[in-house]
Amino acid sequence: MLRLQLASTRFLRPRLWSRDLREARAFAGRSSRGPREEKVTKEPAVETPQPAASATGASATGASAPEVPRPVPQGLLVLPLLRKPAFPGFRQTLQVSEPEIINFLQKEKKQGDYIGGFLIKEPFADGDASGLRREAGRVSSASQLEEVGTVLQVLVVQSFGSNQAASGGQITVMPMHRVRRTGTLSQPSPYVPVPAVVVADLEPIQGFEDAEEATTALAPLVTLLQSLNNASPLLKQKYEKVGQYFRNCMQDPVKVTDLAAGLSTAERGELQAVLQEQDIREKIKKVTHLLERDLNTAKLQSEVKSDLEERVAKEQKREVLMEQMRQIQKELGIEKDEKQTLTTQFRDSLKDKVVPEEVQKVIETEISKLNSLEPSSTEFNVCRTYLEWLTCLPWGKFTGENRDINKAESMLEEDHYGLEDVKERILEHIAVSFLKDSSQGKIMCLVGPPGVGKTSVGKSVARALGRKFYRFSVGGMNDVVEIKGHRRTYVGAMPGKLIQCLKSTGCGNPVVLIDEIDKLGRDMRGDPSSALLEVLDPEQNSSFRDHYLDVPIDLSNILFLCTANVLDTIPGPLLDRMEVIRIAGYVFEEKLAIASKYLIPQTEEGSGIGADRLDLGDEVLQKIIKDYAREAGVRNLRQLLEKVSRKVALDLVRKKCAEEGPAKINLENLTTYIGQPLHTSDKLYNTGTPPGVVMGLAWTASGGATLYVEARGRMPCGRVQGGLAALTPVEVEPQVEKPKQNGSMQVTGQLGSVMSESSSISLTYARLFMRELDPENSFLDAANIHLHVPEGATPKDGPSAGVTMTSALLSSALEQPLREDLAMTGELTLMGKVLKVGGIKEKVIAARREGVKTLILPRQNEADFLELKEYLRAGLTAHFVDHYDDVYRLAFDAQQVPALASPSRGLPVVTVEPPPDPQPAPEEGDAGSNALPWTGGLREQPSMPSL
Ligand SMILES: Nc1ncnc2c1ncn2[C@@H]1O[C@H](COP(=O)(O)OP(=O)(O)OP(=O)(O)O)[C@@H](O)[C@H]1O
Repeated sequence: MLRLQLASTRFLRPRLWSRDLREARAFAGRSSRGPREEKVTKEPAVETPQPAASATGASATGASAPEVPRPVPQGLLVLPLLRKPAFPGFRQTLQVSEPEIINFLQKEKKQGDYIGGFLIKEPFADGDASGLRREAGRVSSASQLEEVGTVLQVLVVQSFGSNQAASGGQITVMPMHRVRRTGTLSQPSPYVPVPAVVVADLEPIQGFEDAEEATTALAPLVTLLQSLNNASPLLKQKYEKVGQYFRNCMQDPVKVTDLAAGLSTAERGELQAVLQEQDIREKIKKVTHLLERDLNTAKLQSEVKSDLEERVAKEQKREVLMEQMRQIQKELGIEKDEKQTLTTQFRDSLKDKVVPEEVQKVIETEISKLNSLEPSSTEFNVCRTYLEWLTCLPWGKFTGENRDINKAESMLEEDHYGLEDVKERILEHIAVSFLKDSSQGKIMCLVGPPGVGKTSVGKSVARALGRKFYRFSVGGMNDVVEIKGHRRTYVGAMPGKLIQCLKSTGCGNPVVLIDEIDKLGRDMRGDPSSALLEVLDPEQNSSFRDHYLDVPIDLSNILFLCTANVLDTIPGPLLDRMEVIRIAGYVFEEKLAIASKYLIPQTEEGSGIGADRLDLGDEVLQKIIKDYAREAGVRNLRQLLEKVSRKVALDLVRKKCAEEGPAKINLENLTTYIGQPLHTSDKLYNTGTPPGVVMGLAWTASGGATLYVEARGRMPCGRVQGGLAALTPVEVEPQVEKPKQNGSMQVTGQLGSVMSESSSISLTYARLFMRELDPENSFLDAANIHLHVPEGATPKDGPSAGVTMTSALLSSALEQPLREDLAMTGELTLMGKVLKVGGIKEKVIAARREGVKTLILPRQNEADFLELKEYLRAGLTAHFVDHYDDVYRLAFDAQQVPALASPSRGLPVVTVEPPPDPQPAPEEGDAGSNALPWTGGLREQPSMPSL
């Protein structure tokens, strides 16, 4: 029969701790001290029944040996453990940061005395202990301790000395056997800083029936322990330390589980669960699980370690070999060292360049610095990158400029239709460069709605001038380093966009297009617009300093072009330095020409169907422009034509009939290519507007638009005036008393502050005007008026609806509609003066699209109107007014409204009749049918439904 080691060590249990605390303090040291003769011993295995409560708190392999009663400890001073429970056999040195605990234990406990070691329950009373070095801590009550702990035999209590009293000390203990907390005797106090608890031995763990079963159950655990021992050097060390205690007891299930749990790096909670588990099979299961996890981690760690070692070794080997190779090459005179090679490279790249003196000095300083640095150092690489940037720039290198004005003109014509202003400005530039024999850069800003060719014209300008082209967008850019670069001190520092541009174009005079300058961002990282100021200012940009390079760089030969949709958001100082060229958007005829001459050939080529394969009749193109692509630019039109080309390409490939003639697209099959049209008219009233409603004209970032201003009011007596109510008979209640001036006005339609102010001016002016016109009509003074500008969801702003709103209020008060097919725009002052407004071209295009015949415009805008091409003015009579008196006379039917007593207070009206021999005017204009009225923002064009 296998003889099993029985743990029969008997300890003298700490004596009862049952007095009150003050007594207990005095008593504790003596009473809980165990007699010297009762030290930990291991008795040889015997077959005779042994005492049940062994040192491990367990019986033998399973033979349920009869219990020998022994003194049960009832009161024990407890050291609260922070990190993990104490497993018997693992001698430990516990760091205690509380000096009072150490002092107390030093006084009260001698070598060989016993204390309890119980794990503190989470959460900790004094913060999270997981990150701290200390192992034993403080509790405010014994209930914060786990139920099951270990009796610890005190070996040494050591304080760190009086001068280090604040940092506590350490206590070396030997865990002996498990006990259960059965009650509380004392709470910690300043005199006794650790709690005293009543403890009882744990029930003996019932083991296995026979030794064979025990061996089988323990086999996996023992194997795991061995593997772990081999896999982790750290564990091996630990194992060697405790090996003596566990020697000869590898068949004792409780001891083996104690050994395994004590070695494990598992969580404190999991270890506590093992400590208090009383079922031996469960205990083995839990420990096995923990060890498996530890083994996996250990394997992973050793894999990572060996991988790292391998890589380091490889790298070192490579370094050594490289060094050897360099030395050999040097010896043989085959190659110079790296520094010399780099220096030669840098000097070579500067050979045919004209480097300014200041820059040359910096380059020389950096080269000598590079030569004094170790090639493997970080500083060497920083210096090398800096020199690479400095030497790769095109110092004094320029591309020859095209001075042939006719060639440039034909090139510009080739690329874009119309855009006369831009083309003329570029030709002027060429002429000046030719006469001055220099190519001084200029800054032009192309402003217009999306898709009018601002970006593409930039490319074309570069082509016409024979210069390189570089484009970058500053839309949303809010970091100044994008323009000026990072300072060299930062890791991964880079120069800004302008230096990158010079490097990539390889010349000092490219055409640089700064796109979306109106959408420049700004935040705490700086204001890029101020950096752009330096770049774009002709006075400063000849010595531009990038943060990274920190040497003066001449940008004055660059031709800067900027693009923007609106001018309002461009910072003033920046706008000041630019020459603004407006592109208003295209009219119907222009779009027709652009589509047939440019877009169709381009899309045919782009889709690979080949030239002249699209047969779009005139009427089809007209329909596409009128009903599908009515925005100011031609981007939508281009996309539609691309859609048609793609479908034709698909047909060609499907039918494999590349030899067939052009694909015919007519009005009947157009919808199969591009779906149903999206656009409808902005017109709300087909025949004339009702009283109180006036058509105004608006400018938007996407082109011009017409929109209505509506005014209705309710007299205190209940009578409604204005709108359709005026066209239908209204039951008027008998007026009791003439109301006085207590009317009010409500304004809706998402109007901005300027437009709201404009509506107040209009009301004040209309009231005064009405008192002069018809003192009996008290509607504007007394009624509760509501002024609305549809579409309500679209924000609107600006002063140019002043005359429109005044006319709507008067129309409502007089209950008379305005003349048919009339639209107006103009800012109104309190004195009735009509002031100049912007965007006349866009507004005229929008008015024509809605079939307006008569326009009332501010007198100061006459020149803008006369500048328009004849085909734009065709069919339109424009009246230019200086005072609202004239607006009134022109807008209302004189037969229906009271006449003004006095002559007009403004300058005489100028009427511009339609051109005498107008070209057949297209029915529809084309700009901004669904544009945002009076807003500075952009609204996306609705996308076409996919077919
Ligand atoms: N006058 C024109 N002649 C020929 N093609 C044109 C003309 N105007 C615009 N296009 C074409 O329209 C397309 C859109 O132009 P582009 O991208 O330059 O517009 P954009 O004004 O820069 O718009 P955004 O403000 O949205 O950047 C381009 O393919 C361009 O070739």
